[in-house]
Amino acid sequence: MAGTTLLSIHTSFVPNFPYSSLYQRPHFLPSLSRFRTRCTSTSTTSSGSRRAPKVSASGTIPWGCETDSLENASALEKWLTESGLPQQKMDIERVDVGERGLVAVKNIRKGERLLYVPPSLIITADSEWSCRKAGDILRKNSVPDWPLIATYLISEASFMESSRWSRYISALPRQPYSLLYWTRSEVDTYLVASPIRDRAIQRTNDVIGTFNDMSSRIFSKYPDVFPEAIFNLETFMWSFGILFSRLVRLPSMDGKVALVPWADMLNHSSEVDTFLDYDKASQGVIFPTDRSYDPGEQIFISYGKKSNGELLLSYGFVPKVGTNPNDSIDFSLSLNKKDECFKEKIEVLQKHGLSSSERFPLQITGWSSEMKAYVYLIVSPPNMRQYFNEMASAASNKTNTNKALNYPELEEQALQFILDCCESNIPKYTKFLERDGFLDSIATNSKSVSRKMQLKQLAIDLCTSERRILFRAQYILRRKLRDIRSGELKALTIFNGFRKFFKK
Ligand SMILES: C[S@@+](CC[C@H](N)C(=O)[O-])C[C@H]1O[C@@H](n2cnc3c(N)ncnc32)[C@H](O)[C@@H]1O
Repeated sequence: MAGTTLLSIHTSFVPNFPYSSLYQRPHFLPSLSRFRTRCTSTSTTSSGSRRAPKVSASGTIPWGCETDSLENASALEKWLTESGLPQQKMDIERVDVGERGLVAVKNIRKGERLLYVPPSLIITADSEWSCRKAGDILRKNSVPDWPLIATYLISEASFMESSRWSRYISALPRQPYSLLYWTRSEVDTYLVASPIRDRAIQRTNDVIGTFNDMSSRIFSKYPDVFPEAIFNLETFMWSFGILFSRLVRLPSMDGKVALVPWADMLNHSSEVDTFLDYDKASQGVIFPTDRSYDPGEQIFISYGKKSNGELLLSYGFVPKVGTNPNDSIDFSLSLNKKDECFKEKIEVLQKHGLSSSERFPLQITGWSSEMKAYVYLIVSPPNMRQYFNEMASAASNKTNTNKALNYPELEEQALQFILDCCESNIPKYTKFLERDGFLDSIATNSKSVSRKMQLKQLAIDLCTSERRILFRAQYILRRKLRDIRSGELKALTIFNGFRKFFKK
């Protein structure tokens, strides 16, 4: 959520993910129901630590609340204040953007620091467990922070009122808005045109893989501590959905990842440039405002410089088309298998950690020098082989110079290649956006219609913004190519003029 916070978590999430998925299963379909698990007695061991909750026939773990209800949010606010959160200039309210959000109750100056959430009120991998044994087992097994905090959240939720986090957990969304909550068929139907589809599938597989791994290595070995009725794929999905949409990395706390109650009620705006961080001087999580606010105005932070697709993936929303200056689309590029230098090119790419097929972000403002270097390599003829290494190195961003590569002799071909790729992608979007009536064929009841309407709208917003980037790139490329070609034509005309002149 906060700068270099969720952004860095999410972008680095999959590569760093310790249990990368070997499980190419169909998507898990959350039932969206409450989990009828029973967690009544919490007994105390001789060491004073509480045992795992006993499963009995009574009690229903609420797993958060509906986000349009403010009741639990107000109870959270009251508990935080009683637990040491200083007086705030913001209040939780129902808002137009993001359902619930923090709204100024007093004038707030630009540059003012807000929040001051003390470390005792944040959840990290070091937090104390209601069931100490569960925490000890996970740490003994060196479970990394993400799955550890996911399990912690489930464990604390199962303790209900006897967990110190019960007010916080009760105010969390029962169904976090992330693509983890889309079924495989929804992902396939609505994201058919977008490269986000593959990332959504990959992410869900990673979470399933992590759960399977935790389950076979740990949960199944300690069924008393991690009963299946509570620690299962469904609760894991909920918990990971919460982490994807709320966990922050705090650079000044050695990059620790944390859930920060209260701060995680702030919604995102691509137009603000302020992030959460730990402030060593005041010993609290704060953010400095980058503008002034009048009472009644919603206060936003930045969840990082993310594209609309990345925001949909983790947070389940898409900003209005044209409002996100960081918007980009994952642009797929591949070497041509018929290229006579195919093998040589693959070798240099591999040397620099790249492969014959790569994705680069294409932004509304253009493309990166890495992408351009990769394209140069793709279009290079054999007589440019002495530059292959330089190109692959620049494509991998490992070159020490900041200078973008420039090969005038390849420029036209490189631009034409990018243009061809744009033009081959655009029809997929157009087909999706212009296909009407497909909603009627899959909606069966009014509840599913409204869910389908919501998902379809998100997909339409995403595809419209991604196609807009492609249209813009197409326009720029066509203009550049026209300039190159008219320049060449002019040079040729002058050259022919000279030739005729000297022939006389
Ligand atoms: C960190 S929480 C913010 C608090 C949240 N609104 C709540 O009521 O719990 C992130 C979630 O807020 C919502 N959200 C944040 N910024 C938004 C925005 N600009 N537009 C729509 N929804 C937003 C999304 O549902 C996202 O998953």
